[in-house]
Amino acid sequence: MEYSPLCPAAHATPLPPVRNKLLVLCVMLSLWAYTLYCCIGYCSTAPGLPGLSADSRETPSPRALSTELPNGDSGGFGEPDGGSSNRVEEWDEGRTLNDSETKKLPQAIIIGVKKGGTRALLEFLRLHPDIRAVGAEPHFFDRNYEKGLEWYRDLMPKSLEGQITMEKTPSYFVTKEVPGRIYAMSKDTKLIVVVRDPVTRAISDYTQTRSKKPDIPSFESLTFKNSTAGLIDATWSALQIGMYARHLERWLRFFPINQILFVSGERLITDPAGEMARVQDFLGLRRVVTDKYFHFNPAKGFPCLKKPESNSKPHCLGKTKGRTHPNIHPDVIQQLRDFYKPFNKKFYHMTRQDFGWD
Ligand SMILES: Nc1ncnc2c1ncn2[C@@H]1O[C@H](COP(=O)(O)OS(=O)(=O)O)[C@@H](OP(=O)(O)O)[C@H]1O
Repeated sequence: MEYSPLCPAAHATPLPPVRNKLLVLCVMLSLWAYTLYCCIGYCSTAPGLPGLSADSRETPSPRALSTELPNGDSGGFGEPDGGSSNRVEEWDEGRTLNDSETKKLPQAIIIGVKKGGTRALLEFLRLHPDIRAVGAEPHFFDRNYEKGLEWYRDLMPKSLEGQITMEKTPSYFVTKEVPGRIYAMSKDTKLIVVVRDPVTRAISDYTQTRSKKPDIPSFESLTFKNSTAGLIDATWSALQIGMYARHLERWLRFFPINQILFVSGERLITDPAGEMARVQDFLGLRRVVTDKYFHFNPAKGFPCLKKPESNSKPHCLGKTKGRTHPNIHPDVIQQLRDFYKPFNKKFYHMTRQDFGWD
């Protein structure tokens, strides 16, 4: 028997009855201490508490670590900002990992536009078994490029051969360096842009900024350089983003138009299954995400997600999606419509799609 620091008498032989009892007590005490140690999670070899699997003790991946997402964006349905739904999924990932799963650079990216409906599209796509997508916005090609492709790859979830890795960062569409950088990663990257009426998009953008900085000037005053002359301030980012044709020109220097899919932000709300059919076709996927997955919530005014053939409550996007917009003076709206008309016309021509904004 080895010397035990807890039980100094344990090595002595032969043992008188009192020492015997002391020894038994020491052994029991040690066993009890060890069990407690294991139960609180420090023991790696013994089983933990019933119901707490070894997987659930794995270190979460970078995605799970980000709870506050850029842009005040939501990381998942039903949670205000990067809520627990993401983290639950991380644990699921832990359970299903196997040797044939590896982290891959994205083969498809949702590149824009801000406030177009990019979160909804990504969440809809994540229902597809052949899509693995990072929930948070990596902002690799605009803000984190110097961190390198291995940093970027490491953000991605593990995927099986044949599954498509995806991410969404809406600011890519309007950042001039991004097309060349994505091309340098892979000229075959499939690109998806969710576009929305640029006037409504600008108001949505303004509404988001105002939700964080309530003291900003009115939408009307930010719209004009000179309101009496009716001179629109095209340098205001909320307005600049909506000049889609200009931004698209930069992408077309690197990618053919048929490598870019333009999703209508409006139809993503009124006919999510129809837009999802187009997206799945574009990505070469089976049409798995169909109308069975959508339930229109009249109170929210948006489609929410449901499990087909299930009575469970549909999950809607968090409250940062579908904010109430301020009322903007109709004259200002009209002036913005006139401002965007030539840009929209050109955009319809370039994409061979009429989005019906005019
Ligand atoms: N299903 C569903 N549920 C909720 N919201 C939906 C949905 N589909 C599209 N939208 C519209 O998405 C708008 C937000 O766009 P983004 O997700 O691209 O915003 S962000 O750029 O990531 O901040 C958001 O804009 P606002 O209505 O202005 O908040 C919505 O109109």
